[in-house]
Amino acid sequence: MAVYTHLSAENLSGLIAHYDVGELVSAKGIAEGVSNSNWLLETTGPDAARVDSPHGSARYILTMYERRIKIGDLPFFLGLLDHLSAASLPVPRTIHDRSGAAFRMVGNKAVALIEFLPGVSVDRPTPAQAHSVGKALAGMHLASADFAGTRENDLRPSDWQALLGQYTDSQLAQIDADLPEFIEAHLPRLMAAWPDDLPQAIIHADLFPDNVLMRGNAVSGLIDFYFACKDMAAYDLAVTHAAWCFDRTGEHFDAAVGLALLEGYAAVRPLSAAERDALPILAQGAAMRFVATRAADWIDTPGDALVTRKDPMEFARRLTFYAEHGAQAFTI
Ligand SMILES: Nc1ncnc2c1ncn2[C@@H]1O[C@H](COP(=O)(O)OP(=O)(O)OP(=O)(O)O)[C@@H](O)[C@H]1O
Ligand SMILES: N[C@@H](CCO)C(=O)O
Repeated sequence: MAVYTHLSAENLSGLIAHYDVGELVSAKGIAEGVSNSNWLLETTGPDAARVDSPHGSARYILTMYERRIKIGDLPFFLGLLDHLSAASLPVPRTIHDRSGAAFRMVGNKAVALIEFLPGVSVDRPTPAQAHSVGKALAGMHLASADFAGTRENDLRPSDWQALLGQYTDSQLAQIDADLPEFIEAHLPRLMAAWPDDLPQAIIHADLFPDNVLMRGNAVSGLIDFYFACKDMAAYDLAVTHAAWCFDRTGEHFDAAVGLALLEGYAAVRPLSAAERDALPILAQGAAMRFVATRAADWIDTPGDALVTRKDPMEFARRLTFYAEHGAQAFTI
């Protein structure tokens, strides 16, 4: 589920009237995603958009920012979409209202209208798809070099520690009996080994398959930039590797998908020796980041809530894999 706020047809038409996108034809709530409310809107469209549309209408995504996102960060997130789409990356551009604003307030919540991109998210990526994703990620890192905005990563190792530190061992053990010991065994070690001198870029930081739209083997959309921040480019590659190269449970690593992702990335942005050497640690850290946020969401979300909780242990297994086999997994 991901429509937390009801907007009537009148509310939506009134909102759309502030943009040069024609009149509202239809609006559908989008079920995917958990952070924000999203609608797929069809409008009669400005003339330019109508030409491209098979239906004679134009399509947009309307997002209402619900809980996690700070309004102060929106100029960064939305400015980044415009910067990357202007650099010809497959990133939705934002539609500005007639006053030139990239977002508007509806009551006390911010909303933004962004371009709809075609494509579907894949569940089981092939090597060819992973290769395209690697290239797109590297292209994003290069294109962000001249983006004026910046945002600190608020999910660095000390933040994982602070997040997990809010919970008692017995709360964590209710997720999985081994989780407290697992965190104790790995988190201090990762914090001590965490590099701080690798090349930085604006990173996506959450490029899971559900945040990539594909048409066949080609990437048609990179979406959901709401964790984007300035941090190590190789860390973003490690996050993407952890997200793309395993089955959902984290039990099975797909070496061919992993290799294709790395080769695709390096074809566009070659990795330095220091970055390559750091990848096993960065990937363990990436896995720990998702253990931490998933564990916090798990404890804070009632078991009978409509949102399906994501299992932290799927990423604990990935971390174990990287600790044991990271060197081989990142050899290309
Ligand atoms: N620009 C776009 N073009 C086409 N579809 C989109 C676009 N943006 C979002 N979507 C659709 O809306 C869904 C939810 O979007 P998104 O992942 O940004 O939501 P969210 O609530 O922020 O997600 P999450 O919970 O993963 O943070 C996506 O899975 C996709 O189906
Ligand atoms: N992609 C994340 C959710 C957003 O941080 C996960 O699967 O845990």
